[in-house]
Amino acid sequence: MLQIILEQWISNQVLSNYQQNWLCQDMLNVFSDRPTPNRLYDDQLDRQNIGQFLEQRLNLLAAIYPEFQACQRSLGITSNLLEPLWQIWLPLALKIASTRQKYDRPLIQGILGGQGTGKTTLCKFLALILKHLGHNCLSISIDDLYKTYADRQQLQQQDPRLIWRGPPGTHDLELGIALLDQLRAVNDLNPLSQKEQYIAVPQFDKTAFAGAGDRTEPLKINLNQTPIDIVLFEGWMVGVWPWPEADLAEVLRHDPPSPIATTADVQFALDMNRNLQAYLPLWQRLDSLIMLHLVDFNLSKQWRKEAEQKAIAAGKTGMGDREVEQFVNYFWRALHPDLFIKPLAQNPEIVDLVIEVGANHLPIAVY
Ligand SMILES: Nc1ncnc2c1ncn2[C@@H]1O[C@H](COP(=O)(O)OP(=O)(O)O)[C@@H](O)[C@H]1O
Ligand SMILES: O=C(O)[C@H](O)COP(=O)(O)O
Repeated sequence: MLQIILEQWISNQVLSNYQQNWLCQDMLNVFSDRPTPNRLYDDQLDRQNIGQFLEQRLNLLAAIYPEFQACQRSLGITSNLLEPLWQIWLPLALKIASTRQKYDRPLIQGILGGQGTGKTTLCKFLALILKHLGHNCLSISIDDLYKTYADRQQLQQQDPRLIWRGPPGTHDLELGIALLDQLRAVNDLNPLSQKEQYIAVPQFDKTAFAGAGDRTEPLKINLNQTPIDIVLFEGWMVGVWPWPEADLAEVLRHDPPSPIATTADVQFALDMNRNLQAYLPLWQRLDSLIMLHLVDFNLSKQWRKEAEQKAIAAGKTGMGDREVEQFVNYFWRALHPDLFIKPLAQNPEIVDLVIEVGANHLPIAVY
């Protein structure tokens, strides 16, 4: 039903009163079969003025849909995304825009999700909708903060276990903190200043050095032309907290999740947990954290493989399936999703909103 009504609306057909009422009911009942209410509407849905609320959202949908479809096509996603756009991404963008109003400076919105869970895609969709709502978004990834290739070569001398980028310790935290501080201070820039004001956003090319990756020229943004007011900061470990060491040691001694198998693996996990402590100042600069929660985190490995296959098919360099397997296992040995990510779905002190993602890549619940 929802699909039919929305299709009708975006092809410029008038909706009947029955259809409009149905949409209102649907908004009030989205995911009502779930034990938890849909938190996306909490602060937006004005039950007294639901007709007006519906009209605004329908107009927004119509305004963004052509661009959304183009974006979807450019990402090579062929499935019909009208329903999740209506039910999840539109209200999520509106929620972020409303959170932005609480600050007199750019909002730093963290987005946490395992490798391949759809963080980059989500940021593209959100930035597009937020642009229509009058916001200039900057999407950055924790991957952009990796240490340079040369610095990681040096790091490997100190700790030969850090064979690839990824685990805590392989990021340039000072660079990240300085970047977020600069972004948070954008509103303090002197509006009367005659001088053009720029921000340099670090960029990381994962294809450099045969896939090891290296930092490239930063992206220079002219803040006078593009005053950034929302930062989407995504990453596989964004906002992830370290365990108390003794507790982690206990779990790893008795019940280590695969692929943590050997004593050396346990030691690696303990050391990476310790390295994670240094990331807390970065997380303290997040204003809010959304989590993409894959109920079956093994899917993330499969999707990461598919993403690499897509890159190869598009003529870019990418990893083969076996390489992805080893690469993802390395990440899991460092910060295992079962231990470090999954529990955050139940931790409202750290995560503000959880979006459960199902096997077809699409959101299945929000809480
Ligand atoms: N909503 C979606 N529908 C279909 N495919 C998706 C969706 N979101 C992501 N994907 C696909 O999943 C893979 C990983 O997505 P991506 O956004 O790159 O994840 P991440 O940034 O978390 O690594 C890509 O191949 C992407 O096209
Ligand atoms: O390539 C990497 O450095 C990691 O896999 C993180 O990538 P993703 O979270 O974007 O998949």
